[in-house]
Amino acid sequence: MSVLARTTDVTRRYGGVLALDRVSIEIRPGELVGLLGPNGAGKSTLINLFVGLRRPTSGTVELLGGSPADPLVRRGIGVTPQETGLPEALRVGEIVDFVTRHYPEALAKGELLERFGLTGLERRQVGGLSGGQKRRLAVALAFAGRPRLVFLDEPTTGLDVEARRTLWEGIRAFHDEGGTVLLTSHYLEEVEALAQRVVVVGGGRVLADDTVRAVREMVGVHRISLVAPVLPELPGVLSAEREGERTHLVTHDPDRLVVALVTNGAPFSGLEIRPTSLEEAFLTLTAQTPAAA
Ligand SMILES: Nc1ncnc2c1ncn2[C@@H]1O[C@H](COP(=O)(O)OP(=O)(O)OP(=O)(O)O)[C@@H](O)[C@H]1O
Repeated sequence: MSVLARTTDVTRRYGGVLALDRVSIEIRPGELVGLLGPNGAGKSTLINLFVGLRRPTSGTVELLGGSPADPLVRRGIGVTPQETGLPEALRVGEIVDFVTRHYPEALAKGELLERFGLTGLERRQVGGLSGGQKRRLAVALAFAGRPRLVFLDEPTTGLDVEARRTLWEGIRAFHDEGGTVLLTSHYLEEVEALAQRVVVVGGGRVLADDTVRAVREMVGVHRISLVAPVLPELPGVLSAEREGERTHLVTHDPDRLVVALVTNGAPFSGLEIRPTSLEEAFLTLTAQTPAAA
């Protein structure tokens, strides 16, 4: 099968809210795809359509050659939603047993726990796990049945750096064996660490579908902030905004901009340069992207 999942011209509305607007994407075997976008972009809606939790208002969704509405088709996927609740009184091992018994060729319990840094916690009640351990368990369960395709909605939100890395290793191990993953994230560095392909969504539209490197160049903008009575003409300014006495400039090339500023000789003070958050980058870029209008 050359495509494991596909949306064709999918639109999804919630009442008056247009969450997805004519989205067409394909997930091919062996890919690890990052779905990246700011809050409210439509990432969870897209995942929910793929896994059969929601239906499109118009357009079609295909999953493993069938429909996401078919429970037999859904047996081939693994899913960790954005928010999960596991029974607090059950032990880790009991939960893993419960899930793995639904699948004919499940991963061995010890291997699953080891992959997600949960070795030694088998007898611990879920209520006694840390937030990070609970999240790792929730993500591990998506892999329990050796799925062909895994959907992870913000798998590492709220995890510290070490827990995040452990989780990345578990996801990578699955991918290295040929597994296919679609994961959503707000973090460019997370997508960069894991994925080869990134689909950027904003305002319910696909703004970019490309290699991680290409998208990094697209959204890798910096914010330069300074106090200057009069600003000269500067190169590469994507947007400029005044806030009190400060001016905020957004650019792909902060070095070139600062060199031009200094060369010009106009007075300025309080220079600050920082990478923009993805959210800011999206706001800047989507404002200039005709497709997002
Ligand atoms: N059940 C719902 N009822 C009404 N509006 C909804 C519902 N679910 C999502 N929306 C709206 O649809 C849009 C897309 O939401 P969605 O949760 O898919 O975005 P997201 O990219 O996953 O956001 P986040 O990063 O915050 O999780 C938002 O405007 C959201 O408010």
